Amino acid sequence: MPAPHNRFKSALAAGTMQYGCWAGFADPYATEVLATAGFDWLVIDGEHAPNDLRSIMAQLQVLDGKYSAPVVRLPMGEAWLIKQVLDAGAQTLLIPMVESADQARDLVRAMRYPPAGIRGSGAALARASRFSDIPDYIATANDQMCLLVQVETVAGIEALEDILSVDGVDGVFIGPSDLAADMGHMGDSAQPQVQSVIRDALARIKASGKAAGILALDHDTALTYRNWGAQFLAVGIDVVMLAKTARETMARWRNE
Ligand SMILES: O=C(O)C(=O)C[C@H](O)[C@@H](O)CO
Repeated sequence: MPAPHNRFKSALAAGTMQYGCWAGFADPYATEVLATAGFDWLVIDGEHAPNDLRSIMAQLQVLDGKYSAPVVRLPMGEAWLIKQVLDAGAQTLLIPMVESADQARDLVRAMRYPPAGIRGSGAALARASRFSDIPDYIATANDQMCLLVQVETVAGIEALEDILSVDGVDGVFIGPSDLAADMGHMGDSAQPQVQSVIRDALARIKASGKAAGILALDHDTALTYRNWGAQFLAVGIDVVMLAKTARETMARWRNE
């Protein structure tokens, strides 16, 4: 029996549009609720949500067998963190602040067992191998690994072609907020110069044959990014959805 098939990786390779949502409550119950909505992918955010290895694993557990594919975002692309979260069962990683091909190559190697990489061989006691219930896990796991790198700085945009040339990078996510900040437009990704860079980057990613990704909470902006070539398109953040609806509800009653 091989490592579990990574549906999301296959969908990206097939060029299928994938709509996603951020899971930011760092809580399996909330992520389980989100999984009933039918999103193609859900980001278990270890960068900006209060997640740790245990909470990430708990969310991987509730998403087991669900349609929505888990995408785990780590705070940074550290090999020891990657080792731990892959052993916990993650197969798709979103790594922020990637600015060079060398960095991307290191991430590819950290996600793969030797000789293709440096992933430590601890599958025997790992959830990923179903605690050795998948005898062929080590031999088949590499093929199911999906690496999405975030390009979200001026330096990353300048290195985009080199990053796209790295085998093992399945997709490139443009981080609009951090890119805008690094371009001197903190909090304003709608700024024309930023939009121009995003449009060019999405087109170049798509032209390379890799999957282009981005996040947009505004519907019209998300449609624009889809038209510009975004294939894995995040269209919501659960925390923002709840906060916005709660405030609107109270505001309505406050004025009744
Ligand atoms: O730079 C960005 O934009 C992203 O990487 C997405 C954000 O981190 C996401 O958490 C929404 O703010």
